[in-house]
Amino acid sequence: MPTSSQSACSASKDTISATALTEPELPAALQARLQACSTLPSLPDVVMRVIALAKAPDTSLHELARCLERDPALTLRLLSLANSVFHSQAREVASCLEAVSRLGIDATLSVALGFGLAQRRDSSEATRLDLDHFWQRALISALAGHRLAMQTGRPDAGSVFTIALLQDIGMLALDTAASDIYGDIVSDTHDHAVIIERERQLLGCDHALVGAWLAERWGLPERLVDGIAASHGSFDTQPPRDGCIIAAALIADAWLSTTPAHLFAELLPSLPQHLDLDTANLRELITTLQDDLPTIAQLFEITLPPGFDAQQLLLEAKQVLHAHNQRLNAQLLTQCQEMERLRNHQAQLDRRIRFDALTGLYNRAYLEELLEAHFLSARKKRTSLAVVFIDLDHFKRLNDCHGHRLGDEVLQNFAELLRGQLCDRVQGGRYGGEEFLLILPETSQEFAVLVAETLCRRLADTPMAWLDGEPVHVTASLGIAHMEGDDYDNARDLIHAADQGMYMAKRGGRARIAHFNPATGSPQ
Ligand SMILES: Nc1nc2c(ncn2[C@@H]2O[C@H](COP(=O)(O)OP(=O)(O)OP(=O)(O)O)[C@@H](O)[C@H]2O)c(=O)[nH]1
Repeated sequence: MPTSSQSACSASKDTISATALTEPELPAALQARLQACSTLPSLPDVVMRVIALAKAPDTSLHELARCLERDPALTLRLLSLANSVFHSQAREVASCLEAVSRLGIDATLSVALGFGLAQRRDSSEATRLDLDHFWQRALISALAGHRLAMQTGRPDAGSVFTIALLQDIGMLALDTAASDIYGDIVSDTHDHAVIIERERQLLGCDHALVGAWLAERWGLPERLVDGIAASHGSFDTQPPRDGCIIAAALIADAWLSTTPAHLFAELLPSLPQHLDLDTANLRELITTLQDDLPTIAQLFEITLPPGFDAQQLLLEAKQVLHAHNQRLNAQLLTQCQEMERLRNHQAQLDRRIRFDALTGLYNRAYLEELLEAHFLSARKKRTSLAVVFIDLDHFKRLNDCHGHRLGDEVLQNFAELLRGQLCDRVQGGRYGGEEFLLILPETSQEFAVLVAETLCRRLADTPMAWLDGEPVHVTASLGIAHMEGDDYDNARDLIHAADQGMYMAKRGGRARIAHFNPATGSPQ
């Protein structure tokens, strides 16, 4: 149930979802809600003053320290931080000025902001957001981001700490200004990716934009506002996002997850790739975080996050990664085998489409396709083209007398004979039944006749089967059609002419060659 102040902020659920945008912009209805909300996370006056001073270019550390000293609790925390986590030098600092000098403006600002915000936990009993988890994530992110920035030699480690610490403040704002919707978004999960997805669906944008809006309202420096707005990118987002902040949030999620080894396993390949950090660097980072967390947890009054044996954790992560890679390799192998199977299947289909099953020669469909291509090319280049139509003689009789088996054998042996004559200049195949076709591109009529005569001679010399030790000879009737210029309108007419020639050879007594003359429609 929303509190009375929360219901004042909750204008209408429908207004927000109706204007849900896919653009990375704060939807107008949501912005109106945020603006109308009187209980947004706010900062104590002293923190607001620190922000203003941190933004001014000529602020001295003295001024900053004087301002902070007005809040003794904050000063105490700064002293505690300066003497522990980041700056464990031998000499203890004792004054606010010394603490600020040691921490620098950025880290001072972070502590002031973080502390100012963390205090608000007391006043939000109605929230369904797990605030302890929220602050654990924010602080682990901040510490990890800071360390990563140091390890990668960045000069702005303080800014990285602040951005990482504040990257989710939009969640606090949404938890207040849209509490009627937000409870459902966060109540059953800590998975940040799920929360972001739900926010985008139900509110039209994610909390990074809301956080940036709030940070701008507080007057935080632009680089921090922009950093918060861009905090939800991935390593591969374009334009490239701040790798330290992305990695820091992933480390925090892995740290707080119920299966840390699995999430750290995901980080093992990406850290070397995107931040040039190896496993040893990650182990060092985890160990340092382990050391830093108790102080920070105490400072921000949160439950201490779980601890790990860095060595053991990374060993488990490596095992998980290894198992994952093995699964991927197995999947890859299966996919490769499947692709090979499909390729073979495709090759078989291609063969069936192009080749005749009995003889292995090109089939009719492919011969017609081939001739069509040669015909068009001959017309275009104005070259000649010849077709030889071959029909084995008295094949029915052969089948009837000696059976289809012998008939098949003869067809196969004839195909073999024909194959011996095929080359680039003489292409051919089985046109159907006991009919065969030769295509002779860019050829003279004399050459076509020579090819046909050679074939007949070889056929006469070669038995096409053996029966009871006796050779079985067959003859063939051949028709030649020769195209020179515009003699024929299309490839089909050319085949038809060669077929006509073949019938003339049959009528002339078989076992002979006839040349069809398109002008007279008779043999030449
Ligand atoms: N064994 C076998 N016979 C086939 C095949 N395809 C067609 N035939 C036969 O070939 C014969 C062709 O007979 P026809 O068209 O009458 O021709 P033909 O007997 O050769 O007579 P002519 O062409 O006039 O010399 C038919 O009996 C078909 O059954 C095949 O793949 N195998």
